[in-house]
Amino acid sequence: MASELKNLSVFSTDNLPDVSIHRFAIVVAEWNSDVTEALFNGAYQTLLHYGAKPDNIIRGNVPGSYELTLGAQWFAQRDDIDAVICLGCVIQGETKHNDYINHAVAQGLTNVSIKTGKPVIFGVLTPNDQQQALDRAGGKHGNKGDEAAMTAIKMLGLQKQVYSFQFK
Ligand SMILES: Nc1c(NC[C@H](O)[C@H](O)[C@H](O)CO)[nH]c(=O)[nH]c1=O
Ligand SMILES: CC(=O)[C@@H](O)COP(=O)(O)O
Repeated sequence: MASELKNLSVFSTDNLPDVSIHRFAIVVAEWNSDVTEALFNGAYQTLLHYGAKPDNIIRGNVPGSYELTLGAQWFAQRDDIDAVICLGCVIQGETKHNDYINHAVAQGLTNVSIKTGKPVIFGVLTPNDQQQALDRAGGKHGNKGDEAAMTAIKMLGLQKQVYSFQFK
């Protein structure tokens, strides 16, 4: 469903886990920082709103979205990090460079999540232009950072459900 039809900051909040016990890393790409800072603020405030403790949230910056994968891995392989939220904005340029970045990061973050067994959230905007980015970083389509934070929370809830489930 396109963002035109689903606001990124509107989501169900039923049956959320106790967020206060979890520790989060937020990795932020510096490219298009006007957008990524808005994504970070959305993610950070969403985590706090649903119960995360400020001392349980660590932020790390990377130069560009391509580096989100390694930054995510460094955090995700730590025993004291429960989930990693990755934030970036890759705006289509004149060449195919954005395609290579986007595919590398999407696959890379998936690999990190599978390898570590931890939620590693793809909070990367891949807009055609600056306005589409702004629309999804607190604009008319909501904030991708909000969505990314809530995704991390829900995946931690599923993880708890899966590992506490016992057949009768
Ligand atoms: N053009 C964008 C980039 N480019 C930089 C790459 O992400 C990477 O840092 C570089 O290729 C060196 O490895 N990054 C973004 O996050 N957004 C862009 O629009
Ligand atoms: C993907 C980007 O916006 C940046 O790497 C510049 O891209 P391009 O050289 O294709 O304009």
